[in-house]
Amino acid sequence: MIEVQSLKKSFKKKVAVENMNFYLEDGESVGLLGPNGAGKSTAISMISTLMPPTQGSITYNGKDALTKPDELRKDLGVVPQEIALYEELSAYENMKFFGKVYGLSGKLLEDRIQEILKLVGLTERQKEAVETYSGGMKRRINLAVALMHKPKTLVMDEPTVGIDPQSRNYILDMVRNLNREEGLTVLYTSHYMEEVEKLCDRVYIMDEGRVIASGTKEELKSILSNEETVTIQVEEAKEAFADLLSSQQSITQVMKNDQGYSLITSRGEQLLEEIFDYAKQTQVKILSIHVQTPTLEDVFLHLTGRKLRD
Ligand SMILES: Nc1ncnc2c1ncn2[C@@H]1O[C@H](COP(=O)(O)OP(=O)(O)OP(=O)(O)O)[C@@H](O)[C@H]1O
Repeated sequence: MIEVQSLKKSFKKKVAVENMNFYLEDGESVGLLGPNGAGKSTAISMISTLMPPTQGSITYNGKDALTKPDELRKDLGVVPQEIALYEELSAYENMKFFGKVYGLSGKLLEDRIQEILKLVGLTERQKEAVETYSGGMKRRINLAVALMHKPKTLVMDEPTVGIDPQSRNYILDMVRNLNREEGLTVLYTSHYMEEVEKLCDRVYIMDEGRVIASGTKEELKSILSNEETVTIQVEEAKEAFADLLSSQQSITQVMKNDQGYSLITSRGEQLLEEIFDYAKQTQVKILSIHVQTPTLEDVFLHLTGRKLRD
């Protein structure tokens, strides 16, 4: 387990990370979610012992990882935000180079290269120079390199920025499988709410250098348990129907739109029967009804008043 307490990083006057408390248990998949500049890269650089903190402590399996980082480093595979590959070399040559850096050689090295190439779906293109690859393929090789030494924990810094949706899904599915099937521990940073929702069990929401909320996805969403949205599409809107909806105590807001109504409520699905009843009473024909539970994006908006992305 990696444990971090009161972590801080200042660059001259700029405080990039402040008072961060964090843990990562074996086998977990944890996300750092926050907008650009929130401090995610700085935080994971410190947690990976690649950057010394200004203050705070980091332990790995109970031992101080700042003074003795070797054990933690050996168990980590780090995928940086920037592509860190030799562009003129092929995927195979890059992997061979990095495999050797990690101390692999001979048949073990060859087998590992082919195993990982298969995993990232680039067996066919392995002899071609990286510079001829698409952005998504480069990202996959960047990830492959970090997996060469069979790390216990994979740390990824926004590994899907600027790539096509197909490669993005490939990477997400692959990492999710490695976590669920192989027990790989995952620390993932992103400003894409959907990615963190899909991949991570537990989430730290960061903003302006601070963790502003943390917990399982369900715990975070329960912050907004009173804010489910119900969208009702009707054939013809009627004031009497809206009045009945507004009179319902658990509905905090009724908004009219082109197609019908949106309601903010604490009861979501449990309310459906009553909504149909009101429609019947006022002879309103409901064409569709949709209950939307909060997303992590909604949680961020609620906590900061801003969206994750502009
Ligand atoms: N070496 C540095 N010197 C000065 N300021 C820095 C340095 N590295 C990061 N910062 C600042 O610290 C803050 C946090 O940056 P960081 O890169 O950790 O954020 P991030 O959440 O990872 O965002 P991004 O996705 O844009 O990388 C930013 O305001 C950034 O400008």
